[in-house]
This record gives sequence, structure tokens and C-alpha cells, in this order.
Amino acid sequence: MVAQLVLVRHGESTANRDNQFTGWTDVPLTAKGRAQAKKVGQLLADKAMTFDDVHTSYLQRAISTANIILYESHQSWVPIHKTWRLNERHYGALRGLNKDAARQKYGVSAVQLWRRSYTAVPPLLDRVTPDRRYPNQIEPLGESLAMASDRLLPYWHSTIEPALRAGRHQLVVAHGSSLRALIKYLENISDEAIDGLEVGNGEPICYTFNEKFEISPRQYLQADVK
Ligand SMILES: O=C(O)[C@@H](CO)OP(=O)(O)O
Repeated sequence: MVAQLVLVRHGESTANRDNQFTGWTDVPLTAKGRAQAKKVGQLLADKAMTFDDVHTSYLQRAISTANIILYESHQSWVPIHKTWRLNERHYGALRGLNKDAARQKYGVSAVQLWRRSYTAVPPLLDRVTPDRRYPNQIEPLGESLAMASDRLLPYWHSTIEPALRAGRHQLVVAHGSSLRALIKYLENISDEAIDGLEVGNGEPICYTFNEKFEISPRQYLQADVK
């Protein structure tokens, strides 16, 4: 074994709880979300899984989840690298909208397409408020999953992949769709098949890379039966 990669979607956020489109809206975790993160940390501790680096987005639900996981697995000292490139796919004008209300307004199939198609672009925002977190203070007006993948993969190639190749274990704490984009790339999933993949809150996925940098099948980490 050369190195392990663990992917975790943040715990439940207030927008997840309220069934709202989120994207780049910076909402906190709920109590349930914090408990999910704690469970992930304890699971990693039970399995004695350690990391050399953690990567997360610029959004607090992912950052808080990463901090809780590290604390619970007794490795709070491990460096956390934050990047906007791991942010959730930007949901454009849909953000903040209740998903059932959106289905009533736009129809079930349009909403399903915006949520899960690889190339569909959601209705765009007219403009965004400058936010100093982002390059030139500008966030996108909206993104398809393909657009999210295009801005995420440079970070994979520049930072995560070289670390794995150097034998360093990597933990990525990100979002439902930013992780779907990464998994699509790692497993070479087709544009069509990616719409069937769901990543649950606080359900860690593990890959192992061997000496030839060949990737193992996706493995869902679960508690050992004692
Ligand atoms: O709202 C969002 O940003 C995402 C993730 O919570 O939702 P969906 O699963 O509908 O793409």
C-alpha cells in the first residue's frame, strides 16, 4: 500500500435540514451534523487511520466537519488546507430555495436535471456581492457539475495527487457534488452514470493507491462488528 485517500461529505447543514439548495451559501452545521462529524472522527480513531494532510473548502460546514473529525481522531495538529476549488457546485439562482417549492415552480424533471445531470447549468444569478474569499472577489453566477469539476481538478492534480504519490495519507472533507465530481474523475464514471451517485452526509469513502498509483475500488468505511 502506498497511500490512502478518504473522502467525507460534511455533516448535515441547516440548509440540508430545511431541504434548501445550498451551493456556495455559507451555512453552519446542525447539532445532527456535528454528531455525524463526531462519529466519523471516532470511526477513524477506531480504525487507527491517520492523515498527513486534510483538504477542505472555504465553506464553514466543511471546515467545522474537518475540525471535529480531527479532534475526535486525536490529530487536530494535522494541517488543514482550504481552497475555494473544493467548494460545493454553485447552485446559481436556486440557492436558498426549498427543493419541493422549486419542483412546484419549475417541474420535477427540470429540478432533477439541475440536481444530477453532469452538464445542466442551473438558472444563473444576475449578479453576486463581492466576497474577498474568492479570486477577484467574484463567485460564479452558477455552475453545472462539469464546470465545478473543471475548477476542482486542478487542485487534485497540483496538491492531492502529488501528496498521495509521495505516500502521504489524505483526507478530503467537502460537499455532495464537489465529491461527486472528484469520484467521477477517480473512477472514470461516464457523464450519464454520474447522476446515480449520491454521497451521504458523514459517510466516509476510502480509496487505496498502490505503488503503481492504481486505485482500489471505492470502499465505504463502517464500524467493525465487535
Ligand atoms: O443544495 C446543495 O448544494 C446540494 C447538496 O446539499 O444539494 P443537492 O443534493 O440537491 O445537489
